[in-house]
Amino acid sequence: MVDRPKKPSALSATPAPAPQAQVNISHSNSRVSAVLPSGESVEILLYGATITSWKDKAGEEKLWLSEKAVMDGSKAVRGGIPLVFPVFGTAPSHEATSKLPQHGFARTSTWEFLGKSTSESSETKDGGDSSVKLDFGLSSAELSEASKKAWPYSFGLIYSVTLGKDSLTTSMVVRNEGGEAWEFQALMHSYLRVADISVVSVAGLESSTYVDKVTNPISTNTSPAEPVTITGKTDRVYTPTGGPSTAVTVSEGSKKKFAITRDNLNEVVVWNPWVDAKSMADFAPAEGYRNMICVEAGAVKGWQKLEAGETWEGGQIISY
Ligand SMILES: O=P(O)(O)OC[C@H]1O[C@H](O)[C@H](O)[C@@H](O)[C@@H]1O
Repeated sequence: MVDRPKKPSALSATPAPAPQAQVNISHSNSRVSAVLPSGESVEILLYGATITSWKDKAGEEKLWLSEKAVMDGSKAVRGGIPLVFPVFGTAPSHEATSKLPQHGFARTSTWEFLGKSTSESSETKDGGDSSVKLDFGLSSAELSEASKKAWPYSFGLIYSVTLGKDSLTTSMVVRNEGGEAWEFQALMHSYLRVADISVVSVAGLESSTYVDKVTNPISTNTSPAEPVTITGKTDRVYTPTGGPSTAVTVSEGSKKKFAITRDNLNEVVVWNPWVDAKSMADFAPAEGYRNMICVEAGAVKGWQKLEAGETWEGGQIISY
């Protein structure tokens, strides 16, 4: 047998494609979920573009969601991260917005999934994704007749949810698509999951002005120099002295659980219903108030005004 001088060498193995983020859209078109190659995940209901789950790579849930949250699109979701727009609470004395229900219509409208993107700068060493951005849209044309009637302005909203390795970024772009100016408020109503509210403290709100919605009448105060602790029903709108770039951190005992940094969102609402949760039909278990704290980044003091064609943007990064 003649030995071939030039044996063909084995074909070098084709490199396996770098792991990509998996984005799934449910069959009923009602929710979108994304999982990073490293295991972190997020789930968003198109109803309200409500984030209903955010898990770290070990599968540990970061958000609190009521066991009785209504998920069929007939009521705002109790838990996760609902969006508040164009009014925070109700505004009976703000003529243009006075007919809207509590927290507006963004959380009770069905949004459109606009698609995903990943940025090259966020690639891992092996070329896989270390973050994925999911975009959702809502415009005046898609509103229910009742909402259109209550707030007859032309707008376009883009809400982006970026899942990273140890963070979740939510940002909103608001555009005035009409020919007249209008005003709005916006807020990201994050329900953060904690193990035991009695040892939770929130730093970054020290020596700041806050509106206390629990006192009767509502009062304006200055917070002490210590972090905020929760020992009863709490509903406060803080304007942190350090401005939006100062992080607000949530700790349990000595362990830092979350850090929230804000962009263009000057206020931070801290809410825990405490035992009042027992009288809320969609709040379960009744003792669940011990396992959650709402730390809500928003632009809710006064109004943001957009002239025809103008755009506003605001957002938050929650990291752990
Ligand atoms: O029951 P909801 O309409 O979802 O509102 C829940 C809470 O949202 C915010 O945190 C407000 O500051 C509270 O006053 C309100 O109770």
